[in-house]
Amino acid sequence: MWEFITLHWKDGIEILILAVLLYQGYRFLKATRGARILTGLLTLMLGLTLISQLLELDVMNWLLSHFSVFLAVGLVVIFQPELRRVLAELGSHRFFSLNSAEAANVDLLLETMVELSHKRHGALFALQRGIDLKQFAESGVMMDAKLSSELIRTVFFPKTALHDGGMIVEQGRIVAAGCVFPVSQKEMSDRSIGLRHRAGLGVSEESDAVALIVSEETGALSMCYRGKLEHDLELNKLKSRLQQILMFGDDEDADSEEGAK
Ligand SMILES: Nc1ncnc2c1ncn2[C@@H]1O[C@H](COP(=O)(O)OP(=O)(O)OP(=O)(O)O)[C@@H](O)[C@H]1O
Repeated sequence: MWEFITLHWKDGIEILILAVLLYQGYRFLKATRGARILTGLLTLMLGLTLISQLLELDVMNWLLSHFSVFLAVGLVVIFQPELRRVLAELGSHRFFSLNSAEAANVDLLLETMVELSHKRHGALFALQRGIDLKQFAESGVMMDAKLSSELIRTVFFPKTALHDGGMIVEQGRIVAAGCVFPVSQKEMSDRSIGLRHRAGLGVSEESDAVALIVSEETGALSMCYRGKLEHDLELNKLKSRLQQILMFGDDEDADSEEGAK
């Protein structure tokens, strides 16, 4: 037994590292739009490899072994938004607690969302983190204003010039409002989820931003992060999820749109 351990402890470490990497990769990718492409590609590659090995198809074998290089490059291209997000998160990892200014901004935002919800005024926010949302800010009106409840409520007041679209918030400043975010193409079982929620989901798929949504129709408060919609959250749950994400990046496996209340 001891001999076995001394001979194979390195293999054990290797297996452990690979298992952790594969599991983290799976967790990271399963919610992204590229996951299906990856599953399709891997199934195709495995199927072809199996057939060509069984039937000893030399040309096919050769092609497959060389194709893996192109596959690797292809994967980098397919997962470019996700990779960008991971790298940005690695660069901006913060620990332990929000500072008092950040905590005050979160409170202000959530209190304002509750007020909007009571009035059934729809709203969409993207909280910018590591990745610059400039491209989306430019689709709206640049504001560069201090975050305040009054200003938010004015912007999202129905029929005003800026109420359509999303607001980008960064470190206590309103960067821009009336912004067009990318609309997620993700399949959702809940047909009542419309464009505002899809736009929140979209911006969270393409960046590390946290999107917050107030539903005009129901007043429900929702959050999107890393391409997952947590729909109709209670205020306390929303607050703790938001703090968790802003502090640690992530976290627990969030429930998907199907479930979260
Ligand atoms: N690409 C987009 N980027 C930002 N905001 C958008 C985008 N598309 C739609 N919206 C906003 O969503 C509003 C329409 O929301 P819609 O009713 O379709 O969505 P919903 O998810 O059902 O939300 P609600 O529950 O508030 O009705 C638009 O008036 C606009 O303000």
